[in-house]
Amino acid sequence: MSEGSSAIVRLDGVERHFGAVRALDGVDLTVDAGACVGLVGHNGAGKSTLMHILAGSGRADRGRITIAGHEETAYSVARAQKLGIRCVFQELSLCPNLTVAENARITHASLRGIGWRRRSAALIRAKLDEIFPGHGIDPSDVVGDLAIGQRQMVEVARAFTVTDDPLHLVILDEPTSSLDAHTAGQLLAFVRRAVGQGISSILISHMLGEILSTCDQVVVMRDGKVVATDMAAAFDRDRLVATMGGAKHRDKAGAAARARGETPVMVQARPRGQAAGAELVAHQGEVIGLAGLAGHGQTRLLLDIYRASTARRAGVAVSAPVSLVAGDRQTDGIFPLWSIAENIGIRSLASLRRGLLLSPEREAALARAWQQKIGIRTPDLDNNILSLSGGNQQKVLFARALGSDAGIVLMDDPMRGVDIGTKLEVYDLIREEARKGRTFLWYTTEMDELENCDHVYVFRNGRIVADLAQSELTEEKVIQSSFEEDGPEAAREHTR
Ligand SMILES: Nc1ncnc2c1ncn2[C@@H]1O[C@H](COP(=O)(O)OP(=O)(O)OP(=O)(O)O)[C@@H](O)[C@H]1O
Repeated sequence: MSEGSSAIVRLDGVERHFGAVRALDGVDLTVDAGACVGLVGHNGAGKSTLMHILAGSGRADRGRITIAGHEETAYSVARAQKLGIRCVFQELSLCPNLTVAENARITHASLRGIGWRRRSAALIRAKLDEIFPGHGIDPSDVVGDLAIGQRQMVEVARAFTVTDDPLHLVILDEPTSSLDAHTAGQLLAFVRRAVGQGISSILISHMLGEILSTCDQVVVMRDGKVVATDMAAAFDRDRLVATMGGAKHRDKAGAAARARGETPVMVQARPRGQAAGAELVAHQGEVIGLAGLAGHGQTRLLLDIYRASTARRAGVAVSAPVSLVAGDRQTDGIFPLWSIAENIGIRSLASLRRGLLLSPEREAALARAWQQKIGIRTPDLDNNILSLSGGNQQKVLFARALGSDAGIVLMDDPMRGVDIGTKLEVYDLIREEARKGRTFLWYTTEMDELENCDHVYVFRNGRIVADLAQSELTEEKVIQSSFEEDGPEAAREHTR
């Protein structure tokens, strides 16, 4: 990257340690005005830590930060905001008990005095309309009532909203991980438009396709260091994966096509509001995909099935213990005060017991086994769960579900934030466990992941609208049924 006067940001020799973990080990990074820089690396490579430092919300132990040619010595979030640097982090920062308009005001202090609420509402609505046409969000909606994808849209719109402070650089840390393909496309197209107007972006993503198609330059991190910086055009997927040091590129596993109905039915579930007829059926040993636009009733049906395992529920029948891998790990998944090992073991208490008490040795052994199996990066499994990077926290949720004795595993778009190498390993693991007789119900917003499924149900407006065997599955069919008839209106009726 050039080091000329057009650099908005320069980081030199940035270091950051967390106890024994060297999260950043002398990182240099330059972002030019009007450049879109893709930042990739395995889970725990140091990407979020670096971005926290750039956004002023994390401090560097060593190194220099230069913004628009001036070295910053007392850098902070407020200073970053003044200098036009914004960030959308993985851990969404909206206040759940405030409305969308009230949240917009938090980062735009100039929205004050009489009528601030109206002005704030107008600003955020205009930005949402510009980035995500047909978003279905009202500025008076309470954020806690919104689906995770909608919260992500508000967070993005707020970051791009301009009031008194300038806007030069927006850091987007896995912004599409909770968006469906349609909404993700809207966001990436907007990022390109913003870049065209001179606003720089740093895009962090594990979806390498979107990095290659959206960014001008790509920076690859590995183990706290930048290991490659080049024009996006100089990379392809295989070179990126190899540079990240992840798993070698493998052909997609793909589920072996086989006839349904050879094994017992483990789950039968009719979505609420679905007329008689269509229902989801899962046979033992099947991997069943739930597809469609985000927030169209997939999560709700998974939660209904989860609850039906302990209490009777009309229209839902399950015939084995159930575990759930939550997609929204912040609110539904992790126990934030507990250690990594405790978070893994909580679904396996019966097998971890010795007499009446829990055995710490058995708990530690279970956690160690899973640490090795899916590569949870930590020096100590007794550390607090929040010490893990986002993707590694998600791996813990997998370990919890797969390490339990549940015959039915429900997965609520669980691969968000998981790096490509681990994803491929987890896909293999799911297929292997399915062969052993476990049944998986897998809601995913990633088309590629549906190829691991034996059978796919497409959802729209809370109902099943298509029922596809693996042999008839195509992206076109999924998209068509996601939008059919009610067109863009479908995207507005989020039913979660
Ligand atoms: N608050 C913290 N306490 C202890 N260790 C931390 C803390 N924050 C980050 N780390 C460690 O620093 C390293 C880098 O984490 P970071 O979140 O920057 O990775 P990342 O590249 O963003 O990963 P991911 O793709 O999973 O989001 C990891 O080993 C992580 O466990």
